[in-house]
Amino acid sequence: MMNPQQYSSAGKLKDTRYMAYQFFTETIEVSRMSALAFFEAGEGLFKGKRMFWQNREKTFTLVGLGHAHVMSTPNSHGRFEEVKREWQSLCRQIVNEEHEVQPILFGGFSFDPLNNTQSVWTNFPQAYFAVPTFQLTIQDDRAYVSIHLITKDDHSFNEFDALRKERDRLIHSAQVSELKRYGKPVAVKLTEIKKERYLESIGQVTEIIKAKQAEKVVIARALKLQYDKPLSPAAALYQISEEQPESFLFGMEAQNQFFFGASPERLVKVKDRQALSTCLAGSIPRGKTAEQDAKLGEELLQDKKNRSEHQYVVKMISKVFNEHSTNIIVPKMPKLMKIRDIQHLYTPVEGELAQGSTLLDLVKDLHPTPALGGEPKQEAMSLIRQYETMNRGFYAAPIGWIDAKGNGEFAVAIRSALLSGKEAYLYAGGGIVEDSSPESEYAETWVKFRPMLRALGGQLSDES
Ligand SMILES: C=C(O[C@H]1C=CC=C(C(=O)O)[C@@H]1O)C(=O)O
Ligand SMILES: [Mg+2]
Repeated sequence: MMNPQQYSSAGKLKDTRYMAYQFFTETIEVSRMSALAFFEAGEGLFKGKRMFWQNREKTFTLVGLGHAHVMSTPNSHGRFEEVKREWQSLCRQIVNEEHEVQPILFGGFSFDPLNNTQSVWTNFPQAYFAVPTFQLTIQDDRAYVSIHLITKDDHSFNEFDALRKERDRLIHSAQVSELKRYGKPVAVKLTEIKKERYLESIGQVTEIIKAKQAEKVVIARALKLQYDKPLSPAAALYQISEEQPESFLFGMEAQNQFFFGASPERLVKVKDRQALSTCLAGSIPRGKTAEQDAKLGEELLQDKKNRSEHQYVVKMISKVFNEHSTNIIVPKMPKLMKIRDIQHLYTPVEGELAQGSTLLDLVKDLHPTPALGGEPKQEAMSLIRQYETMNRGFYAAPIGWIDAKGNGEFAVAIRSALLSGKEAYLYAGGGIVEDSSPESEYAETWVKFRPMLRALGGQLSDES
C-alpha cells in the first residue's frame, strides 16, 4: 500500500442545504484486489448500503460501502433534474481538482414512477443515488480506495480517524481473507407470475399496434424463485458474473433488498464530452454449432420483425443525440452482438455533447428507449402500465454512475433480479410490433431468463 495522501477539507459549503457540511476525502492506491471480496468485506457493517459496478470491457470497477451522502426522491416528476441539480451543487462544494480519484455518485432510477401497482420493490425510491463512504475504484490495472466524509459534525477529525481504521480493516480483509467458494443456490420453487395474463397481453397489444394506436410496446413478465434461506448478494453477484462475463455487472442494496444483474445494454456513456449509446433490440438464440449459429445470426439480420423492433430504437436514440450532441455517427446497418445464450441486433450511436448538455440530460431523454418502453414513448408507457399488471421497479431502468467532471456511464438494468428475503424476482420482456406472436415472445423471454436462472439455481429442464 502506498502512502496516504490528499487529506483535505473543501471548507464550508455554499448551498444552503449543505450550509453546515464539510467534506473530507482521502484516496490511497492499493494493491489490486478482488472487487467482490471488498464488497463481501463490507457485509457486517454496511449491509443494505453497498453497491457494485463493472463496465462491459472490465476496465472500470466500482464498489461502494456505506453512504457518505444519499440522494433519493419519492417524486415522480423532475427526478432527473433533482439528481442533476443536487450533484452539481454538491460537486461545486466538495471537489478538489487535484484529487486523482474523484467522488462518484452511483445509483439509478425506477422504470416508471407513474406506475402505482403495489409490488415487492418496497425499499427502492424513484431515484436512489449515493456517494459511498468507502469507494474502491479499479481502473485498468490500478486500484484505489477512497474515504468520503460529508458531515456537519465538528469532531470530524476523530470520525475520520475511525474511518481510516475501518478502511484498513476492509482492505486487509479483502486482500487476505480466504477466497470464498460461492456454491450455487438451489431454488425450491419456481413460479411464472401471471403467465396467462402475459400471453393474453401480447395478443392484445399486437392488436392495438395493428390498429395504429402505437408502433412498438415492450411487454415484460416476472418469475419468482423461492429458497429455504435468504441468498447472499455477494454470492449472487459472483454467480451472475460467471454466467455473463461479457456484460455490465451491477448491484445495489436498499436495506434488506438487493437488485443486481448482468446487462449487455448500455444506455449511455460520456467520456470527455464524447457520448456513446448502443441500440440493442431484436433477438435470436445461439446455435448449437458454429454453422447453426452463423445461420441464426444471418436470419436475425434479415428478419423483418426483428429489424423493425431494432429500427425504432435507432431512430429514437438518433433523435435524442441530435438534440444533445454534434458530429453524430450512426451506422446504416445493425451488427450482431453475440452473448452466451442470445444474439442481438446492435447499432452504436456516437456524438460530441453539445454545449449545455450533460450525461444526466441524455439519461433523462433516452429513458426508456423503445428497447424497453416503446414508440411513441408516452403511449407505450401507458400501455405497459395497463397491460403488464406489475411494477418493474428498477428492472429496465438506468443504473450507473457519474463523476464530478460529468463523465459516467449508465446501463439499462435488464437481465436482472431483485433479491428480497427468501425470494428472487427475475424480469424479462421483448419488443412487441405488428407481427409479434405470444408464443414466440414467450419463448424469447425464456432465452433472456436463462443466465439469471442458471446463476440463481432455478433451471427448468430442457426448455430453459
Ligand atoms: C426487454 C429485454 O430486452 C430488450 C433488449 C434487447 C432485445 C430485446 C428484444 O429483442 O425484444 C428487448 O428490447 C429484456 O431483456 O428483458
Ligand atoms: Mg425481441
